[in-house]
Amino acid sequence: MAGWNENQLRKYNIKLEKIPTLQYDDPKLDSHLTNNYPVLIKGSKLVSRVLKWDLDYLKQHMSSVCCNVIVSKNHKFKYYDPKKITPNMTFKPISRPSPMIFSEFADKITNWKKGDSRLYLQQVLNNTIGQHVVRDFVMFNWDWIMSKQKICKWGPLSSNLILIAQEGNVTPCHYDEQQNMFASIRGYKRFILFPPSQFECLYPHPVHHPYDRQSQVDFDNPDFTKFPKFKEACGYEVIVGPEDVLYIPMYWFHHVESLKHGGYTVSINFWFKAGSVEKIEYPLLDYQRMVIMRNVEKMLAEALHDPSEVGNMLKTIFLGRYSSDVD
Ligand SMILES: O=C(O)CCC(=O)C(=O)O
Ligand SMILES: [Fe+2]
Repeated sequence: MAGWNENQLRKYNIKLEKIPTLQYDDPKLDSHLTNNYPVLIKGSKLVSRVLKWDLDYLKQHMSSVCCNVIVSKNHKFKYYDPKKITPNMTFKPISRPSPMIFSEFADKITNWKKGDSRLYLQQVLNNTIGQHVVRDFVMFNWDWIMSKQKICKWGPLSSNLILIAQEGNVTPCHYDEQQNMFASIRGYKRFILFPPSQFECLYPHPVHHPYDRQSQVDFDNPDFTKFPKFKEACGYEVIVGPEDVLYIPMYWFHHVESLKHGGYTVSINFWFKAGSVEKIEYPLLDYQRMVIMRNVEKMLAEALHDPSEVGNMLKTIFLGRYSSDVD
């Protein structure tokens, strides 16, 4: 029986299909992974030996470790890059980092009451997290995941992020530039994914904006005047529970929510660098188009010495020359 029900899902007006589920030893799995198609993987045992990672256990072993905790005035935790905030910008994020030791985080979410700011711990697993947890880290099913890395010709593992969310927390829609094997340890998370081909429906912020890679569309209250094509967005949905692993292909947009009334969630991701492309083949893949767009934006900002001029120059290139009113 599923450990969740439909009432725990947030309501959005988006067309949704299901992401397929495969057993870890299904012969079809490798073709999903190598073709950049998302898939929910069962039975891999990737994190089976760390299912004991709950708040009590982690508090016992990471109590005084300083952690990256994000605090939000609402349920959304929209990541921003502080290096992209410029002095002439009025940028007021509603969620922001508030580093604290693990025991403080654990106490705050245990004693949380309605009206309080919400918290979300997102900590890179490195050698600051304490010996005990590092020893657990060695017990992941590395043989399995590294065999997938090899088959798919991904680059090296770049990092693992441990994520501890309060029930109802949302990571708004964004994409990452890396391959992601996302493993759930405790609780249920709902993922809504969109392929790179839906770039135009999701309106990511400009590359030089602090919210680079994040959709501008607020799923709770979409502004269809500003973002009309969002009406055409069609997502792929899956619920990820303990011991499940979701493959999130690089450049796929994803929205993530810890189910309402489901208690806190503990999960861990495995980010791999993109593999090197041996031979470019045409037509290009949709994610390769996204890479080109990013590079054009970066190149213009660098040449102009001012990111705020990029939009006007793109308009000058486009309007009346490439726009639809020109033969
Ligand atoms: O689980 C979440 O809230 C966000 C995870 C995510 O965006 C990622 O692993 O890339
Ligand atoms: Fe992500």
